[in-house]
This record gives sequence, structure tokens and C-alpha cells, in this order.
Amino acid sequence: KAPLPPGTKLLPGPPGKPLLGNLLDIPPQHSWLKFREFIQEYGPIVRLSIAGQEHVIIGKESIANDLLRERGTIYSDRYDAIASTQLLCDNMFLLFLPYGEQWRRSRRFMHHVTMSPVAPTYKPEQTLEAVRMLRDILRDPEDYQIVFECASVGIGMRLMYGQRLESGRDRECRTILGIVHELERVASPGAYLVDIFPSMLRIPDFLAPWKRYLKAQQRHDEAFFTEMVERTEKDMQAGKKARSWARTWIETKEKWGLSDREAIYMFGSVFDALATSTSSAMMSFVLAMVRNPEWFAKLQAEVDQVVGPDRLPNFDDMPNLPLVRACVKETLRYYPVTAGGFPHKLTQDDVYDGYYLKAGTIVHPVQWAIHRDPELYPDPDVYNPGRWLDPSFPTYKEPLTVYPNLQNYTAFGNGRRICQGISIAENSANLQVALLAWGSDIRRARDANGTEIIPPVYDYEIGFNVAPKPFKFMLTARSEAKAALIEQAYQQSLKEDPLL
Ligand code: HEM
Repeated sequence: KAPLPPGTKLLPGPPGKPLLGNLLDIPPQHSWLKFREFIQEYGPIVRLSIAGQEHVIIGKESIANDLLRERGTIYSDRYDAIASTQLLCDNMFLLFLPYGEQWRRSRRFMHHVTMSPVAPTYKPEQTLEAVRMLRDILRDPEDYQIVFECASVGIGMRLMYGQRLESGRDRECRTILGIVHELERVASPGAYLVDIFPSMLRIPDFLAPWKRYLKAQQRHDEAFFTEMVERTEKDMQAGKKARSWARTWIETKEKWGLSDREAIYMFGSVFDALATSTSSAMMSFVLAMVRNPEWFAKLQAEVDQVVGPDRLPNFDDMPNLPLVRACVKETLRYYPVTAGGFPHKLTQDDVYDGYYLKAGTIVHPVQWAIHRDPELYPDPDVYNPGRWLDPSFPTYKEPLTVYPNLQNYTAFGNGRRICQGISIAENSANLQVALLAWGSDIRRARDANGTEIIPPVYDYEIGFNVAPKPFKFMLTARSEAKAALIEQAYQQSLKEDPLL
């Protein structure tokens, strides 16, 4: 082993075994729970070595920002997990692209269509989908997962391709969700040995069914992403007027320097990024309300007071609904969607606080741990939206017409690769939460003996973009009058829908 540069030391971390390092210390599922334990034991920045690969896990927001944001020139690369980045995505997936030209070109286009001055112009589309969500969940609360997925995927199809999703059971919705879940499975640590032993890539295809499978899946995904852009093109040729990001790209291709394939994959990757993220956050919100009914009662009281009984809440109400925004933010703190954090790769040797970090180190801003740092979040294991609204907490910020909000929030990553959908996700989640509080009662279900069922605090799906496993609760309209207003708003939204 090369000696450390003079005056530097290695980060603390659990001792490893010969060759395997810490491989066996890390559970294949929900690794962030273990990472938090390491951080509690060794401090806010911890070194792990997994089969010769250096990893650093971070459990403090200020450290994540010092490295990933302030030293962004060297902390913005991604690592090459062979099964997912190379074989399943053919090195084309935006979220996994190396910090280089193709990433820069894609990011520039995405900035143009998602940056904060443009994001508010999507409110009409987000309102249509949010009203439909409320109407559908009241009709079929047991179908809540499909209903939230329909809202997320529905917004994605509108914004990206100018297409309307009829139902959460439609082919487009199930296909994109299938693609996301398969990507999560393939990218999970330990799913494919080739990620640990890269020389396996040299095994010829005819001897490696796993390689043939991943390549076939890649062709399937690319065909779907291509079909979606072709649909936009056909609509344009047929004289349809609907705006969309694909249309913007088609009309101004020469400005962006993206090849057709790069653009198709860019849209496909973003479709992937938005298909499950907001819906996972909404499922976590309902779980938090079922577990903490006192907060749902306070939320209803705020919305009732600001909006009154005679109309549905809308975006103009948001400055007056700080608790709605606080519940969204607290939900993403307590149940971060990307709980393990999206890893960045360091491209040059670096020294931080006297500690040596080697080029090639994979850096994990572990949201589960960062969001439970007791210095920034006292009583971190308590779900308390009040921490964003009460001046005695370190997270309080005025004015409450603006804060809390999700801009630059660690739930969306850090630095140059920070999520480009923050404003879009923020608007969707805020409005959906306000509508649920205004129009529905969410209560605990009861078992056969009449005892309330309290779902477990953390029984989540596997993957890196995680939602709670199905849980039981009751959801009903708050009154017949409100149910009628919601149906009316829905019928009106059908009349106003530019895609109908
Ligand atoms: C609650 C909803 C969402 C959450 C929690 C979330 C979270 C994240 C996280 C943690 C990252 C990685 C950041 C990093 O590497 O530091 C990311 C990247 C990204 N997200 Fe989101 N996201 C959400 C919604 C969306 C939406 C609606 C869009 C669509 C516009 C979107 C588009 C992207 C893109 C394009 C990237 C890639 C960044 C890159 O690699 O350069 N996300 N998101």
C-alpha cells in the first residue's frame, strides 16, 4: 500500500477483513440504517473499504456541502457499477453519467426546462393531476399506491412528452415503473458479482445468461424511451399544440448539441427520476399522518382556516400554509426518498480536515444519517413538523410565507449534481398535501377486534428510491359537500385539460 501523504491520516471506520474489507458489515438492504450506526460510533465522516474500493459515508450536512458543493470540481463524478451503468443503461443514463461533456449538455437542457422561473408555469398541469389524485383516492383509498403513482407518472408524461396518462394501470405507467424497479434491483449492492469482480465482464455472452438478460432489458428500455419521443413528434406532425420538453428539444435541437439518442435517453432518465420519487414521498406522508394523527388534525385546522369550506386549496394559498410546507419537509427528513444518498465519485486525491481521501473514493451523503444529526435536528427520531416553524429549533427560518421550502434541501442531494426537479417536486407535494388535508380524513384502520392498527415506523421496500410497503389506513371524504366540490373540480379540470 502507498504511504499516506505526510501530515495526513486515514478517516476512522470499522476494521475490515483481508480482501473483502467491510463487505460483510454492510447489509444488502437498507444499508443506510447500518451507515447511521457507523456514524454514531465513529463520527460524522467514516471510511469503509469494500473489496478494495474506498467508500466514505457522510452523516452531517455541513460536511456534505464542504465536499460535494464547495469542492464540486472534484466531487461530482459518478462511479461505474458495471451491471447497471454499462450493461443495463449502455452508459447513457443521465443520473449515472460521468462528470463530462454529455452530462453537461443534458444538464444544460434540463436546466432550461426546470429552473425556478419556468417551474411555476407547470402549475396548471400539476393542479390537474393533483385534483385527479384527490378524487381517485377518495373513490378507492385501498388503491392509494396506484393513485399516487398515477399522479407522479402523469405529470412526467405531460411535462416531458405532452401526453395524457389515463390511469395508473395503463401500459406507459406500468412500463416506466417496471424500468425504475428493475434498475434499482440491478444497481443494488451485491445483485451482480460483476460489480465486485469486473473481470467477469470478459465472459462471452453465450456463457453469461445474466449479460444477455441485461442487454435485452437495455434494448427494451431504449425502445420505450424512443417510442415516447416519437409520439410527441407524431402529435406535432398532426398539428397538435401541446407544449412539452420533448417538443422544445425537437424545435430547437441545434441549440443543445445533443444527439437524438442522447436526448431520448435524457428524457427517459428524467422520466425514471420523477416516476416514483414524488409518489414515494406522498406514501410516506400518509404513513406519517397515520402514525402521528395529532399533526394531521393541525394540518386540517390550518387549511380550513386559510381556505374555508367552499373551494379547494390552490397554489396561491401556499404562502399562507407554512404547516403544509413543514409537513412535506419533515416527511422528507424523516423518510428520505433516497435514504442512502446518491453517491458521488472523487476524481483527485484530496485532504479534508487532515484526513486523506484517495482519488476514486465513492462518497455517500447518507440522508438517513444527515437527517438524523441531533445537532441540527434535536430529538431526530421524533416526527415533528414544528421544528420548521418554532424559533427555538435550529432549523427555523423566517419569513414563514417563504420558509420552510425545499430549495437546496439535502433530501435532493448536494452540489453540482443536485436534483433538477426540486421546484417541480415541491409544488406537486405541497398541493397534494393541502388537498388531502382539505378534502379527506385519514385515520387508523381497526382490526377484527376493533383495535387500532399502527403501521410500523420503518417497513420499506428495497431499492434506493424507497416507499413504505403497503399499510392499512382509512381515508374518507370530510363531508358530502366537499366530496361534491371535489367531483365538480375534477369535471371542470377535464374540460380545461389541453390534452383532451
Ligand atoms: C420528492 C421528489 C424527488 C427527490 C427526493 C429527488 C432526489 C434526487 C436526488 C437525491 C438526486 C441525486 C443528487 C446528487 O447526486 O447529489 C436527484 C437527481 C436528479 N433528479 Fe431528482 N428527486 C425528486 C424528484 C425529481 C423530479 C420531479 C425530477 C424531474 C424534473 C427530477 C430530476 C432529477 C435529475 C435530472 C437528476 C440528475 C442529477 C444529475 O445527476 O446531474 N427529480 N434527485
